[in-house]
Amino acid sequence: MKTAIILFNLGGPDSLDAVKPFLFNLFNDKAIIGAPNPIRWLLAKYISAKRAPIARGIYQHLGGKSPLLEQTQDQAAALQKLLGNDFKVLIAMRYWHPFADQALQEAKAWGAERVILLPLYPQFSTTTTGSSLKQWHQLAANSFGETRTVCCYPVEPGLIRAMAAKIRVEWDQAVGQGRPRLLFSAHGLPQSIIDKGDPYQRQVEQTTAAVVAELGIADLDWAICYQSRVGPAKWIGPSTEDELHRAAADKVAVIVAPVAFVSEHSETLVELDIEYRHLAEKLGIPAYFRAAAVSSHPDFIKGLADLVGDPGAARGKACGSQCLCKGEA
Ligand SMILES: C=CC1=C(C)c2cc3[nH]c(cc4nc(cc5[nH]c(cc1n2)c(C)c5CCC(=O)O)C(CCC(=O)O)=C4C)c(C)c3C=C
Ligand SMILES: [Fe+2]
Ligand SMILES: [Fe+2]
Repeated sequence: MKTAIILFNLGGPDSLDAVKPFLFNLFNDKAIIGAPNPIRWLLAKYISAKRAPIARGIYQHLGGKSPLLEQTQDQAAALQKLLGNDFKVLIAMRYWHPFADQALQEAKAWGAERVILLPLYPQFSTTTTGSSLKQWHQLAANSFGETRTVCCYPVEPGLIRAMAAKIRVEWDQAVGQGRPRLLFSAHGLPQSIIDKGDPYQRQVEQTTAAVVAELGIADLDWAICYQSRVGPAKWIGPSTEDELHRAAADKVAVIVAPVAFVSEHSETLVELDIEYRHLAEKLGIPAYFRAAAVSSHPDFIKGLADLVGDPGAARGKACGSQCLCKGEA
């Protein structure tokens, strides 16, 4: 059966001019700001204009654009190679090109009889996977004979092996620095979204526990923390900054490992590699290491291919009532 795989991701600006409209798309998403229109539209206009200069500064560090699309294209190509010609792997970004409607047209033009919706977010959140799935269902309606959904895969074995492998590279360097602390840093979320039942935080904890078990390091000192807070509302914690302050007080070296990102982009290359590294130096942390994202690690790509074969295989214990998989597969 001809099967299109739709890889969902956030998208990122492809030029400095694209930063403001990208931010507008993000803040105009009901999954991010729940207010009804026209209030949401007005808020999105206001916040995107206010945030744009800060965000432009971030993307300037990356040569004026996000590397997220190239990274996602590499992952798509690696998955395509593994799956073969009965499959067509397509990318649907939520807030910048290529958008979901493009992937939908390409899937139809190719003659897909079945689609498998595969987010590049291991943990389900209403703000990421939920938003992309909702948009897909609105656009695609009944366009295909069969649609299957991978809602989440927080404990997928290939993902876990790949994360552990990336961490081990840094661990081997860091052990020369006493007893380093491993900080699993995930993108944060407003506390109000978690309070409404979003399973993201629970699933981040599941991923972390699985990686710690895979590492098998005796007496490992580790913690989970949350980065990338935007706006004045209360976000889940502890923040990555808080954890850096604690590490400074304890005089331990740190390895910061992304646990919710599967590719490199502004949140890793700028926030983790520049901003938090700088803070760590300022605070006098003995040494700062950063584990790479899994990107196209063969174990991760093999894990994605396994999910295509069995979409429900690595679902978190608690994908829960807010998840849109509706108990499929
Ligand atoms: C209120 C705002 C935001 C929520 C909630 C949020 C959730 C969320 N985001 C990701 C992954 C990524 N976010 C990225 C960038 C980014 N995110 C927000 C805001 C929220 N995200 C903004 C404003 C931005 C733009 C950059 C900035 O201004 O700081 C990215 C990187 C994109 C890129 O560089 O190409 C990713 C990836 C997750 C996983 C998540 C909730 C679980
Ligand atoms: Fe974000
Ligand atoms: Fe689910």
